Amino acid sequence: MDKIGVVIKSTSIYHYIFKPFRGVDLDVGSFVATEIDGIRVVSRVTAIRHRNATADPRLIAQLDEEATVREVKETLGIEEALFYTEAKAAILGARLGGRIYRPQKPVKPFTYVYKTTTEELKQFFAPPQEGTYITVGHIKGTDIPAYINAERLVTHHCAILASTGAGKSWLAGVIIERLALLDVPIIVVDPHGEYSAMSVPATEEGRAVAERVRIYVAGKVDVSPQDEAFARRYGRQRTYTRVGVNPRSIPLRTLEKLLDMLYTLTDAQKRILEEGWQAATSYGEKQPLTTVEELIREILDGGRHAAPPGYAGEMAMRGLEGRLRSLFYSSPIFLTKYGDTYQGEPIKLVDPAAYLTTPAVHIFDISGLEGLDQQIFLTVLLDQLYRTATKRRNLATLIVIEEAHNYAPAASTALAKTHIAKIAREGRKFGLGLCLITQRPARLDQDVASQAMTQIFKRMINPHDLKYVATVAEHLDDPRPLRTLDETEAVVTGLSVPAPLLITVDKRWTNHGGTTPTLKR
Ligand SMILES: Nc1ncnc2c1ncn2[C@@H]1O[C@H](COP(=O)(O)OP(=O)(O)OP(=O)(O)O)[C@@H](O)[C@H]1O
Repeated sequence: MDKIGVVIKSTSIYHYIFKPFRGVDLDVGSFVATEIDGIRVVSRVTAIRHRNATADPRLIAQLDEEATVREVKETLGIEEALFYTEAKAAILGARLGGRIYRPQKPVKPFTYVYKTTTEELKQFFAPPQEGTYITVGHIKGTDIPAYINAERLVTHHCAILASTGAGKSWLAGVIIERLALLDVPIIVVDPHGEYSAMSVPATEEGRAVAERVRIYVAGKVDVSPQDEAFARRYGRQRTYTRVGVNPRSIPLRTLEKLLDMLYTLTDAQKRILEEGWQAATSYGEKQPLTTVEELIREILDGGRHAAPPGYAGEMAMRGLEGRLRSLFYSSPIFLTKYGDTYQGEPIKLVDPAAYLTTPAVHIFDISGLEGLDQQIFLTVLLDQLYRTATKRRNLATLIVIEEAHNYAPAASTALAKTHIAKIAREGRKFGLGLCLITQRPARLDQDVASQAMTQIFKRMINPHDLKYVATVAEHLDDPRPLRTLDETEAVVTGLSVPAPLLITVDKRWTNHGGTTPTLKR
């Protein structure tokens, strides 16, 4: 076996420093092996430094002019003679059967460092026998596929964290494509309308994925600009189903919060609403869709007994009636009557049972909605998905949420946050998994983020985000190298991979909707 260096310092059970022998060509990211207690462990080079043994501060203080530097280099000849390279390596572990063993002892100084063979790396990164795996890329610098445990990725939640333009939605698309062919139902919350492009195949495999794509446009909103852009780019019409929300299916707490936030509610109005809402929604799981007027009448009739006596009660009732009417008629996400349409297009009701049981990629284009309407829509969708999932047998389902920091923000409140947090905490029991995508990791609610057992990092530049990542990323020893990743690279860490993987992300099978504009046409 090729000896390529020797350990000179052992800084912890995670890292060591070694001196490569003369003529050995190493790059950051190269794989090497060493021995701990007689077990050969694979490591990855994370840093390379060139040093010169004579370059101490007393000599450096003399390097004021070119002439002096030349003299030092040429006359004394120390540039080459006392030059050396040292490399830092992170220990990945040893493959023992189906598991990766990480020694709990540091490597001893003067242990040899070896070159790894392709066969050895293949075995190291091979998936264990059991489980279902997807590959979303290759181990960087090799053609070894990067296997990710699909069950763990889906049901134990994942997060894709990176700066803008770092290739987040490309990678999310790759993950969705691979899972779609395993018949996993996938629900995508798409605030930029970019995932519709997945309905257009880019390769042969992409055909099967594209056939599974269902696009839904949320609410009574004009999406002709999105449709025109799609037709221009792909030379065909985008086909979608328009969906809306039955006002009767909105959770009481959400309705109360919304009305209070938009118009404020008095205590009396809250009491009437609480009582009235129970009466109006006591139909069980399938709330009938009647007119908004009928719903409001049922709420007021059902809550009347909770109103204060006399004129004050009458005023509270009237105030509540006006507020309910304003909300249900002004927000485009609500159907206001049975058979409601928008510009002649029928609007279907959100159908959580179908999304949870149909192995398809259900893409919700909410790009036509204002921020608050997006929040209401997402709240209702997640609430219905969760409630439906708890009551029936479903296929494990992945819910992909783009711009997750807007819906589950760290410092502020957002309507959808409690529902995201609930699925993050409890969803696993019912087969519901989240894939949270954000360009501002530090702004994502920490409780929610901490439930993502697979964390995928891409290029990250913002110092606040890097600092944040250093504190939360259990499996990432040092987040600084994330600054230098290009948009095709990612670091996958956590429960669904045997060891942190630095990967080159694969090509897409379907089209990628997000484009970075160029200055030239
Ligand atoms: N694996 C890859 N192979 C080739 N090109 C890629 C890859 N990943 C990303 N890209 C390129 O990088 C561009 C930006 O990627 P993407 O749209 O996924 O970034 P993003 O992080 O989602 O951006 P934003 O934050 O703006 O949504 C893409 O348009 C694509 O051209």
